[in-house]
Amino acid sequence: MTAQAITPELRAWIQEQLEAGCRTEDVLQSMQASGWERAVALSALHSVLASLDTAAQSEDGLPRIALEGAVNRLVLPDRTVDVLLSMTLPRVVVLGGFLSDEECDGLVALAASRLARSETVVGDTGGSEVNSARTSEGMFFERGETELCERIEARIAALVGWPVSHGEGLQVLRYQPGAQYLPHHDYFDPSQPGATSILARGGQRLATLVMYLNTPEAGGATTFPDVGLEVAPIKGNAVFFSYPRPDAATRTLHGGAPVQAGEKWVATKWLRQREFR
Ligand SMILES: O=C(O)CCC(=O)C(=O)O
Ligand SMILES: [Fe+2]
Repeated sequence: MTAQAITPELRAWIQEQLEAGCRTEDVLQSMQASGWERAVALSALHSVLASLDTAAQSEDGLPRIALEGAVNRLVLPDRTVDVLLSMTLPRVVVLGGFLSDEECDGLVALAASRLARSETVVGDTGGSEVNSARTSEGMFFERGETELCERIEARIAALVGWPVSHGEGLQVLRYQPGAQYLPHHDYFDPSQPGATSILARGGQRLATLVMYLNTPEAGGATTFPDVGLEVAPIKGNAVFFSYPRPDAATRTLHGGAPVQAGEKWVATKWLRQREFR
């Protein structure tokens, strides 16, 4: 019997199945059922998975933090920031001292009187509604709404090399004890009917920066369950993550763990493909 070769058609078919959300075991089984030898099927699967991983790590054309030269501190035009952690898949960078204490307090003071129960996007319509997966309260600033917003937005643009115009307005969230945000992706699911109207305002989200405005007494980490990473919410620090495609292979599933004592305040900046309006 001659050895079977991995054909481009087989690779394309595997990629399609995986992108449609089929589990690897099921893909392997269907390949075997249609006559592929197990070893060939496995090696084809592995090679497609590896190329999907490479694609998921790509930072081409994305907001990105330039860490070349193994820098430990990033010198931005108006502030020097510590690099505390960096990871490739998911692409995550944790920063120390991104905001000053005064900037954190200033955002909290401006946002406090404008909080309302947080809503999440409804896939069918593109509207939003209250959802038990998200028990925080929140508000959005307009882009450039105050001098403080403007200063922070300019710092973020310098950090990630992405224009201020492509960012959504800052969102501030407050979590009280017990409040949490269950794991989710920040990109919009393009297959949902409501996606069209959301994507019309600047395209996909490509990256997120969550800034911690206080340090809760206990709990409230930002978790990345795909890789078992937990980022402690420390006042002034921030976590950045990016996702080249609206695809779980980016491993950017993340959530806000329940706050156990005290409150948790964060500001989130989402970066879009194009100008956001
Ligand atoms: O509160 C957190 O740690 C995460 C917030 C978040 O995921 C979001 O605002 O999309
Ligand atoms: Fe999120």
